[in-house]
Amino acid sequence: MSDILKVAMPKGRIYKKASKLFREAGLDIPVDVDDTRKLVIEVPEAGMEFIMAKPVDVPTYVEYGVADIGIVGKDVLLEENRDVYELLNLGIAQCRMSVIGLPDWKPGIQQRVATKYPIIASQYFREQGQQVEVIKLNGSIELAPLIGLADRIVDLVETGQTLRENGLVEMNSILDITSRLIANRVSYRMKNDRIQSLCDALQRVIPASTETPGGILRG
Ligand SMILES: Nc1ncnc2c1ncn2[C@@H]1O[C@H](COP(=O)(O)OP(=O)(O)OP(=O)(O)O)[C@@H](O)[C@H]1O
Ligand SMILES: O=P(O)(O)OC[C@H]1O[C@H](OP(=O)(O)OP(=O)(O)O)[C@H](O)[C@@H]1O
Repeated sequence: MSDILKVAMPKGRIYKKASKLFREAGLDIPVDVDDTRKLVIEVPEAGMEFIMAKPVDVPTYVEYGVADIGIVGKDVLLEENRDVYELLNLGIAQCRMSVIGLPDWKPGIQQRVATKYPIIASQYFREQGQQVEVIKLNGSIELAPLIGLADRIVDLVETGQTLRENGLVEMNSILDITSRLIANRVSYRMKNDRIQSLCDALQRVIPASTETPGGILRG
């Protein structure tokens, strides 16, 4: 196993927040990815390599060990259910997962729910004893009730702006979401000193109110 620590970083909205946290923890990592299309960024002086991944793919790279560690939203971690260790709650990219619908929604005989998270949504409605058909979409989920594809959706809410601008209402909050640091099981043993010192450094800059996962958990 090489000495380089390979880190799967989510491109997009989490990247800037995650890289800021790394820098505050004393790790100099590439800052502005807007200027480059490079997908593997080596930082030899830090003994690290950053893999610029689509957020939903981060747990896959980590499970297969092509990345030793990664940063991923709890939403993706639960939905993908990959065999990885969850090491730290980083407290960034805070939002919640909710059931959402039109203000005049009433339960009908056939209920359809659109979401990017079919596994989490199916489990939630099963636990609620509600029989629904779950339809998987990949983005702009709020469209579904507006154009009649589904009665309700399960999606993320941060500021509530998307809901307000589309005349939708939040009915139930299902889960609180933040980003997590995850590790490959073998890497965690073989590169334990490096991963542990990274966790210690990150923990010093994570807001004190952030709850840490209770030990090493499966995503
Ligand atoms: N509105 C939001 N506020 C805070 N965090 C969010 C919000 N939307 C998503 N997130 C978090 O950021 C993660 C990545 O977001 P998202 O899936 O929208 O990817 P992206 O950055 O837009 O890139 P891509 O669309 O290519 O997947 C989500 O898994 C979730 O944890
Ligand atoms: O409460 P708000 O602050 O409005 O944020 C919530 C929105 O943010 C995310 O969408 P994103 O921007 O990732 O678009 P997408 O769902 O089309 O990928 C999420 O899916 C909501 O639509």
